[in-house]
Amino acid sequence: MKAPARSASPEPADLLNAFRQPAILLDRHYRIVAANPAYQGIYGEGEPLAQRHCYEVSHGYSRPCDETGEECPLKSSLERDAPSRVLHIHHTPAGKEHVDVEVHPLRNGSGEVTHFLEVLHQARTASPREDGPGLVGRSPAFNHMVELVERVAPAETAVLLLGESGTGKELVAKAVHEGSRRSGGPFVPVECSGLTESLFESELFGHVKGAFTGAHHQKTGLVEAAHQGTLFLDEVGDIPLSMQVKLLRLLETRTFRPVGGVEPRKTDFRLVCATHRNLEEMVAEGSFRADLFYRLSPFPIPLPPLRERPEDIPLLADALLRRMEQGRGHTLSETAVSCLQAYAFPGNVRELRNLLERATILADGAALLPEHFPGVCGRGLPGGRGEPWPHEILPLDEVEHRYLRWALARAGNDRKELAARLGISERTLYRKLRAARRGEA
Ligand SMILES: Nc1ncnc2c1ncn2[C@@H]1O[C@H](COP(=O)(O)OP(=O)(O)OP(=O)(O)O)[C@@H](O)[C@H]1O
Repeated sequence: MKAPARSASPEPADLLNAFRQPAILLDRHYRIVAANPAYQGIYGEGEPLAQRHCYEVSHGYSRPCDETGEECPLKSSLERDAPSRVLHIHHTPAGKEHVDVEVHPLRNGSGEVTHFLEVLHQARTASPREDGPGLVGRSPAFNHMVELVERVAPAETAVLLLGESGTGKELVAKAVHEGSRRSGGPFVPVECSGLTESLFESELFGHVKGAFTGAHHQKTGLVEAAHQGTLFLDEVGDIPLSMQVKLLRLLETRTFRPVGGVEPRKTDFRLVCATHRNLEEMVAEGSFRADLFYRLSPFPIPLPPLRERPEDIPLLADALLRRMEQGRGHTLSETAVSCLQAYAFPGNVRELRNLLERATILADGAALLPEHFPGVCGRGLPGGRGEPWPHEILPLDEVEHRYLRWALARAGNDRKELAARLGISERTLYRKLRAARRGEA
C-alpha cells in the first residue's frame, strides 16, 4: 500500500517546539491551533488545549482581553499589521504571574493574516502576588512600568527613573540590574543628594594614598566598584553643576582618575539614574547641563505615584505586612482599605509601609482598622485626611477632585457603579478623574 502523501509544509507543532518559552499558534478567533510542551506544561493541566480560547486558558476569562479592559496583543497586532508585545497577568497553577506576551501575525499565500504565533516570556522583575519578592503590583499603571523595565533590562541602554520619593526607584533600579546580563556583577547605589563637591569626587572616583590630609590609605571609588555591574545614581538632579562635567567625562570616556592620581583607569558599568526633579526644567534654568541630561535620559521610565494606583493598595499592604516581623497575621479591614485608598500618600509606598508598621503596633488583634491609622483615617469626622471635606474654602474644582478620588475608593474602584451613583456617564467620570489626577500632579 502507498504511504499517505505528506504535506510539503512543516507541522506547526514542529515549529513551536523550536521555542523554549511557552508558545502557541492561534487562529483569528483566539482559538489555540497548537501548543508546544512548555505551554502545555504550564497551562494545559493535563487537558488538551486545541480549539480552546487563549483568554480562557491564560486568564480564566469568558471574553477576549480587550473586552475586559486589557490590551489584546492579537488585536493590536492585527490593527497595526505588525508584531505586538504586551504585559499581561496570567493565571498559572503556581499563581498569578506577569507575562510578556509577544505576538507575530502569520499570512497565507494571498497575504492575509490567518494565524498568530504567540510566545510568552515570564517577567522576572516584578510580581502580582503578595508573596512575591521585590516589586509587587498589578494595576495598569504599575504593569505599564514593568513592561518598560522588562524591555530595557536586557539592553545596555542607560535608564532614567522619574518618580516621587518612595515610589520604589531603588527597587526598580535593582530590577533593571537583575533583569540584565550584568546581574551576576555588583549593583552599586550612590545617593547623590547632600554630597559636597569634594566628597562626591572621592566617593565616586576614589583617592590614592596621601591625596589629601587624612588619606592614609588608597580608596576604591564607587565607579570602579561597579565594574561589570550597574551604577545607580539616586537623586542625580542634586549633583552640583561643577561635578556634572566630571560625570559627563566619565560617561563619555568610561575612564576616571582617582583624586590625587595621575593615570586614568577604565571601568565598565551600566548606568541607571533616578530623580524626583524635572531635569528638563533644570536644563532650561541652567542648573543642569543639557549634554549630561541627554546622556542620562535615552530611556526614561516614569514611576506612578501610589495615589494613581489605589487598586494596588490591598496587594501592597499584604506584601509589606508579610515582609514585616510584626506584621505576621495582620490583615487590613475593608473599611481601612477604603480609607487608605482615598488618601493621597505624598510619601508613596514608603509612607504606606510606615503607616502599616505603626498600625500593627496600635492594633490589639490581627485586624487593622481605620482607627489604627490616626491622621489618615479620620474617625468618621468630615475633614480627616481620608475624607473629601475641606476645612477651608477651596476652588470648586479642587473640591470636586477630592470628592471624586474619595468616592472612587469608596465604590471599590468600580467606575461603572460610581458613574451610575453620581448620575453621570462613565465617559464624563473618566474625563473628570483624569482632570483630578492632573490637578494632583
Ligand atoms: N512596588 C513595590 N513593591 C514592594 N515594595 C515597594 C514597592 N515600591 C516601593 N516599595 C518599598 O517602599 C520603600 C521605598 O522604596 P524605594 O526606596 O525604592 O523608593 P525611592 O523612590 O527610591 O525613594 P527615595 O526617592 O526617597 O529614595 C522600600 O521599602 C521599598 O521596598
